[in-house]
Formats: sequence, structure tokens, C-alpha cells
Amino acid sequence: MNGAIRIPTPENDPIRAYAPGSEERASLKARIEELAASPTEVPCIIGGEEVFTGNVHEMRSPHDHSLVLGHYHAAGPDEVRRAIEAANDAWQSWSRTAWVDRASIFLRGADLLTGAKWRDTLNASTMLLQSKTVFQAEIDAACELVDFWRFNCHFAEGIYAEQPLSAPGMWNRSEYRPLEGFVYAVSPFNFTSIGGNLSGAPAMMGNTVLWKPSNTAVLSNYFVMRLMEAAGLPAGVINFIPGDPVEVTDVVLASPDFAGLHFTGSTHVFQMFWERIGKNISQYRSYPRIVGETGGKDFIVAHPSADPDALRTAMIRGAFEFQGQKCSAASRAYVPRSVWDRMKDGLIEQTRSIAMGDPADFRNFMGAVIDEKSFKKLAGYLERAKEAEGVEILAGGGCDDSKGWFVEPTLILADDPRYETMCEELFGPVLTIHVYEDGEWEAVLELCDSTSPYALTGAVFSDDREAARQAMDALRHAAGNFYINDKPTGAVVGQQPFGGSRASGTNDKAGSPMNLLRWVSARSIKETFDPPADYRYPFMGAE
Ligand SMILES: NC(=O)c1ccc[n+]([C@@H]2O[C@H](COP(=O)([O-])OP(=O)(O)OC[C@H]3O[C@@H](n4cnc5c(N)ncnc54)[C@H](O)[C@@H]3O)[C@@H](O)[C@H]2O)c1
Ligand SMILES: N[C@@H](CCC=O)C(=O)O
Repeated sequence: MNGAIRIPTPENDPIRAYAPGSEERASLKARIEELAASPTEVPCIIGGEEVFTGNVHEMRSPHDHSLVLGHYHAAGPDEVRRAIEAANDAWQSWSRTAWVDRASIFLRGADLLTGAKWRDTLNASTMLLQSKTVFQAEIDAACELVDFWRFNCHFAEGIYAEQPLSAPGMWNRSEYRPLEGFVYAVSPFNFTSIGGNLSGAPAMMGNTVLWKPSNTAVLSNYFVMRLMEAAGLPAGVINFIPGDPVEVTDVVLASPDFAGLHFTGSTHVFQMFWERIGKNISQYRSYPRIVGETGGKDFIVAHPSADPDALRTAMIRGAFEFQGQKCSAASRAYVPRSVWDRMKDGLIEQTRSIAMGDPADFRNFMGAVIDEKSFKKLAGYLERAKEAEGVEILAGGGCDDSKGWFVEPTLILADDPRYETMCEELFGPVLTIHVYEDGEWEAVLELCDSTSPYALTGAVFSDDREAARQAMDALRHAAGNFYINDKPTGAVVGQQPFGGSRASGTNDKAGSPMNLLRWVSARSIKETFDPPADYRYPFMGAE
């Protein structure tokens, strides 16, 4: 196509309210009922073909064990090899496909997702299999995914426009080539949009992809794959291969065509990937790009000038929305005694008032945690907290697995600021609070900075500008997303590029040009218009 094409200027997708009596509410509820009543058979999708491997696994709702939402067919080593072949075949044409054609597919996908058909399907499946409330599903599976695709097209346009200077007699150009090989996208259970972005971002930049979704989020992720196909994604560009993580990964990492890892998940899994890739390094055609956003132990630190009402609201929303299963969730708080005395009762009362249950009942604020493994891990922390000296459970602390994996929103008060729940990522609805004496502000900042190996998100609450500035400085490397007088969750694409450093990841900021740059390998092209025809420099030989 001739013409300097311009991507439509993106705007964040508005969050729908699903108000009682609204058409959108009725339509979403109908889709939830439909998906719950008619189980879905999820195949692998390899080279555009559905592959039913026969190695089937149930998909059960976390808030209702008896509800089977369908089965997915797991990829084994043969299917993974087929997916690598399909990705390599598709690479021949996709890596040469014009930017305008690649962009239009993702822009179309985003547009389709603003309509009821796809929006309801992605939201309903996220509510049913990941136990998200309507609001949490909407900001993730709908809004954030629309934003990832639209904003990334806009950012990619900026990358392609970045061109070098040309001295007289030449024309210099930067060509942003896709990587030579395929990208392996490995996504977590907790954000449907992350699956669409881990697979979509490299594909948008001209790469082909093997996408291994989390086994506890297959349903919504499968519909994301279907949506990309409906938007026109050619066969083999993204290959959807749910399966045993170790088995799938063994085959992927053994391929010389492995060119990049786009990972989001826990820190220990990412570190395992890094080690294995390092060990295999000499067998790859190129140095694989490694991008990983991982765990967090996200903090709220309050100054004596903090507004107790704003602080309480941020603690509750930051810690308990989506059952605390956000990498950004507030899980440790440092509160000065004077503020604590004014907020404690309200915090406990409001935490106890939280409605928990089936997300299909739109009145619930929380659903269940994702699976039995997570339930047991959380139950273990709560049991130990009940016994530990200097530790008090102020609200919650109970678990109930009779119908689903329900863990109560829990507030723990810990005298020891290095008690285990102040340091380790629990990934559940548990907030541990350490109360400090008002005069220890600077010491508490140092404590907050040094307590955990993570550095993902954090927030300071202060009505004193100087104190906020001190916190920003002292905690400069403690969080990749830092909030002043706001909860540490809920980053919006295009507004707060997301990611952390230290043990929290490579901080390549999902949904930003920094991330997209990892999926291209630039070629510098110099074209000389009138090449010299004599090897001697001008005036050579002259005294
Ligand atoms: N920093 C971020 O942006 C961000 C965003 C979301 C989630 N997270 C983190 O993700 C974690 C929660 O998600 P999760 O429970 O799905 O994480 P997880 O690490 O258990 O799984 C993530 C992905 O890795 C795969 N995997 C697991 N073990 C593997 C292995 N041995 N080999 C290969 N692949 C393997 C899983 O199947 C899944 O697809 C938390 O630690 C959270 O903080 C981080
Ligand atoms: N980007 C999301 C968190 C994603 C990880 O779970 C937030 O900012 O809350």
C-alpha cells in the first residue's frame, strides 16, 4: 500500500456498568447461563486447524466444584512439534506481511470485542472459570484486552516511524524485522487480557507464536484465540496449545527455532525458564529474547498525615478485589499508630461486610480462589497465623471448600514486620498490617524497601508533600508501578505502563513500546546514491 498510514488514535475502552435493568446486564447474564449449561469442548488450534488430542481435562468452576464447564484437549509432544512446524511455515508469509494488514487484524479484534457477542463470551467465561466478578471480568477480559490491541498498534506505529539521520549522498533506514523463529507465550490464569497480549504483541510485530495458556484459564483464553481468528489472523500465526506445562515446554525449548519467551506468572517458574534457556543457549539460532513479568509482594505505606478513609478503601480494594489474585494486590501495609487508631474499627467492619460467592450473583464483591492448590496454600498460611505469637487475625481467617474454593478476606496484624505473610507472595485475599510508631517514618521506608525480593507495585498514602517525596525517593527501586494516594492495583494500558523489577520481572512494561521493541530485531540499511569509484582518498599522495 502506498501512503503514510496512520493508526486511529486509541482511547481507553469505557467500562460498562451492567446496571440493573440494562440490556448489557441481561445479555451477559444470558451468556453466563448458556456457557454454564452447555459444556465447551476446547481443542488445540494448530496451523488454523482444530486438533482433538483425546487427552482431555475437565474445566471446573472454582466457586462450584460440581459445575463442569467443559473439557480441553491437551497438546502432547507431537502436537507441540506440529505447532512449531505450523509457526515456521506461517512465518514465511507473516514476517513479510505489511504492517497495515497486521494492524488491521488487531484493530478489528478490538472492535469486535466492544460488541456484545464477543464481550459477553469473554466476560462470561472469565467469570465462570476464573471466578471473577462482573466488574473484575469487565476491566480485564474486555477493557484491558481492547486497550492492549489498540494501544499496541499505536505504539508499533511509533516504533516503525523511528528512523535514523541520513548524511548527504545516502539514505539510511531502520527496518524493524520480526525475530528469526517463533515466540513462546506462556500466560497466567489471573488475567484473560494478559493471554491475549502475550500472544498478540509478538504477532502484531510480525512474529509467529506458540501460546500455552494456563490450565485454569483455558476457556476464556480459547475464546480470545477464536476472536483473533474471527478478526482475520491467518492460520499458524498463533498456535494455541494448552497442555502439561513441563511436557510442552520441554519440546519448545529444545527447538533451534525458539526465538523468544513472553512469560507472565510466578517468579520461580520464570527463573527456571531463564536457567534452561541459558543452558541451551548454543543450540539456538539467535539469542532468545526473554521477557517475564512475575510475582509481587505489593505494599501500602501510610504516613501519619494519611487520610484514614482513603487508606481504608485502598486497602480493601487493593487487597481483596479478585480475591487478592492480582500480581499487584496490596498484601502488606505499614500504618502509623495514630492513623491505625482512627481506622482499625472501620477497616475490620468493612472487611467483614464483603459479600463472597458465585460471581453470577452480581452483588458479590469476591468469588473463590482459583484451585485446590491455592486454597490449601492459603489455608496453611492462615492456620500458622492463628498459632503464631505476636500475630492476630483481625477479620476473616476462615476457608470453606464444601462448594468452591472460598477463602475469607483476611486481615492479619503482625508485630514482626518480617513475619512470613509480610514477606512472601500468598496470591490470595490476605492483607498483613504492621503498625509502626509515628516517629519511625524514615525507618519504615527502609523496612518496606528491604523486606521482600520483589519490586512490582506499591503505594504511599500521605497528605504531606515532603513525606510523599521521601517515599518516592526511598522506594525508588521497590516498585515498577508506584502510586500516591491510590491503591496499587488497576493499572490502565496507555496510562500506567505495567511491570516491575528485582524478582518481579524484566520490567518491559506490558502494553507499551518498551515491550514491543523486544519483539523486533532492527536492521540498519545504508543506501549510497553515488558510490565512490576509486579506493584512494581525495588528495592522497599530495604533500
Ligand atoms: N507481573 C505481572 O505482570 C503479573 C501478572 C499476572 C500474574 N503475575 C504472577 O503470576 C502468578 C500467578 O499466576 P499463575 O498461578 O498462573 O502462575 P504460574 O507460574 O503457576 O503459571 C504461569 C504459566 O506458567 C506455566 N508453568 C507453570 N509451571 C511451569 C513449568 N514448570 N514449566 C513451564 N511452564 C510452567 C503455567 O502453566 C502457566 O501457563 C503470580 O506469581 C503473579 O504475581 C504477574
Ligand atoms: N495490571 C494489573 C495486574 C496484572 C497482574 O495480575 C493491575 O495493575 O492491577
